[in-house]
Amino acid sequence: MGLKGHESRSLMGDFLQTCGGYAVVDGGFATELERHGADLNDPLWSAKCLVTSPHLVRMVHLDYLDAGANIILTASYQATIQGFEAKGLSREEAESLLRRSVEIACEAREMYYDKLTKASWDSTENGSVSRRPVLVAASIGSYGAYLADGSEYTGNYGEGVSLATLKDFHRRRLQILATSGADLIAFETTPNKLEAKAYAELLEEEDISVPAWISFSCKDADNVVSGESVMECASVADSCKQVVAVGINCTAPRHVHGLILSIRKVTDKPVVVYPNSGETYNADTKQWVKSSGVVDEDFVSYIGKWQEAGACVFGGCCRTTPMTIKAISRVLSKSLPLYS
Ligand code: MET
Ligand SMILES: [Zn+2]
Repeated sequence: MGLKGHESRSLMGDFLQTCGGYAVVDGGFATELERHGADLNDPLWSAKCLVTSPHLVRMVHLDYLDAGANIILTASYQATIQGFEAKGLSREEAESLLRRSVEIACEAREMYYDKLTKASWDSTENGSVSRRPVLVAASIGSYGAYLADGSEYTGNYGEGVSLATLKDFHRRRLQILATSGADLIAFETTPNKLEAKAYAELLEEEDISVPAWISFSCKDADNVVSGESVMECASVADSCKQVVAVGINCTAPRHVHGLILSIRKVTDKPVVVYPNSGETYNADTKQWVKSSGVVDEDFVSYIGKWQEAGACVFGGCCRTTPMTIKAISRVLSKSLPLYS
């Protein structure tokens, strides 16, 4: 039996209230693994580390928790059954790696809590510590992420890809991640309306009881990367009762303010924003390059403005680091909550 709309909505509302009206999501995950020396030049991208270096995955989660994140996203963004099978893994192995991505994030959360308890024993000698709530969000990247051709930044899947194709592609992974112990499902870098529709229909058809957010990759202040209106896309997310927040990720910081205002026109659900560094991904060279002619300064100074515009969950995406998250946490801890 799935959650009723008001139950899942209040889960997010309660969480935000406990956190003081806002929450901090982590920063770039794959790019942080790379900064630690992982070679992700592979169709599995960050999911490769689930096989080769789970300790590194756990360490990056911990770094983000230490930096102040209270929502951490699992390494399953580009982990797909189809992708693992293409590497010669069995279906069972592929499914167990998906579950493992959530377990590793939960282990990091436990380690983080243990560290806090120990630190409090050391300093107060009574060991009592108020646990900052931390949610583990199971990441689901778009179909374009699986294709590993950069199409999560164009939204162009071609004529042959229908709503049914996308639902078939996503169904099993969603079922597994929804029963893996994650608190939340994060559909990330959604590049077009069709894929948002596929998620909304799957959540309902499969009666998924874990709440979800859908966040979009956008090309300017009004449109997702496919060129479709962000308001139309956010409306699809708004109309699904299991969707508890709507957002923007892996998008240049300069578009974020306008995007928040547009999204707020069509939904009262919490708005999540975690932009990238403002660089552009080149799918041929698999490199992040500076966008010509624009300056995207460090976006932390805009967090207050984004909060005023109506967003309440903030973090970073590709090429942001634990330093970014530390700075975001610091700015927010000085601000007054708008969402309660
Ligand atoms: N959570 C994912 C990551 O940081 C999002 C990637 S967007 C291309 O690796
Ligand atoms: Zn990103």
